[in-house]
Amino acid sequence: MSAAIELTELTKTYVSRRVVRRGLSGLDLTVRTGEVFGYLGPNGAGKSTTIRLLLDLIRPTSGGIRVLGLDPRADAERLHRRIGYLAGDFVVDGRQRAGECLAFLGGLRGGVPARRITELADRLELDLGARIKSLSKGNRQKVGLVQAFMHDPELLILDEPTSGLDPLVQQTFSDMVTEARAAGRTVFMSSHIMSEVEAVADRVAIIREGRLVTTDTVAGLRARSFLRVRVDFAVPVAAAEFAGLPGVTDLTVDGTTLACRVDGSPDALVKAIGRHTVTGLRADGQDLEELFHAYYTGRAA
Ligand SMILES: Nc1ncnc2c1ncn2[C@@H]1O[C@H](COP(=O)(O)OP(=O)(O)OP(=O)(O)O)[C@@H](O)[C@H]1O
Repeated sequence: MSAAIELTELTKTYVSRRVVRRGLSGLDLTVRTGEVFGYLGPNGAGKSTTIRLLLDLIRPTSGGIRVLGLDPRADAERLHRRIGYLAGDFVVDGRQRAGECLAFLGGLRGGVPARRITELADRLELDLGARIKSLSKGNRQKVGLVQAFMHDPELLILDEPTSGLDPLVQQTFSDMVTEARAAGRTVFMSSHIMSEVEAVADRVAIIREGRLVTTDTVAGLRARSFLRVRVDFAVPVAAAEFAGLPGVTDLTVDGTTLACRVDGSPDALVKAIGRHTVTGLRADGQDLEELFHAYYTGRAA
């Protein structure tokens, strides 16, 4: 399948008041056509920098960018018609009513049926008659979502789309993303919260300090997590019996108590434990959020 987004050795350096800041360093990334791609990283990681580069709102210091097979700079006009973009700092004229603003933006995209705008606004429970400046942050975000989705673009590029949305609206947003994928669209969305993209993303990339830390499927990331196991036996056991079992590390045996870490399947350990009388068992899983935090802080293996 062809790539919707292809970044090669992408570097962006900001220079302000003679201070050089590295926004992105040698980023290689491919987003396939038809996938939902979660782009994750802590504050200042370079997510918005990447997205602004995709839209040609800023220019790279070096490296290559292809979006829908085109050059964001040379083919900007053609590309913008095929993309739905929600900026992290989505701002529009606050004096306008939400409906007027969306009709205007629809016109700029070559015309969007009023019915389509109403349908999306109803789903998100957005009052089209309200003036934008009177709307809460979450409701303003809904205006941003409607304008990104309304022309049914091939590629949705969404910078922190769930910011300010309550859980019910987040669910509606997730449904809209899932439907867009079912219709063959590609979605590239940034977030700094794993749980927000976990449910909808096919693959995720984690960036930190402008560099790609890892790219994987959500299931693949989950498989990298591990268990901490503690077992109490009726009688003392020998460490040698458990050392070297597949996936078992950090093993300590203190009389009748065994503690260890298990990566991957716990099957071999469970079978070894089962040869003895067990009086207590505790297994704590590292969830995806913890694994993600380890990547954020650079402590992941
Ligand atoms: N216009 C700018 N001038 C100077 N430095 C900038 C500029 N924009 C971004 N940076 C720097 O580039 C780095 C990446 O910033 P970026 O906004 O892309 O991160 P982010 O992952 O989107 O963060 P957040 O989640 O806080 O929005 C940061 O160190 C930031 O200070």
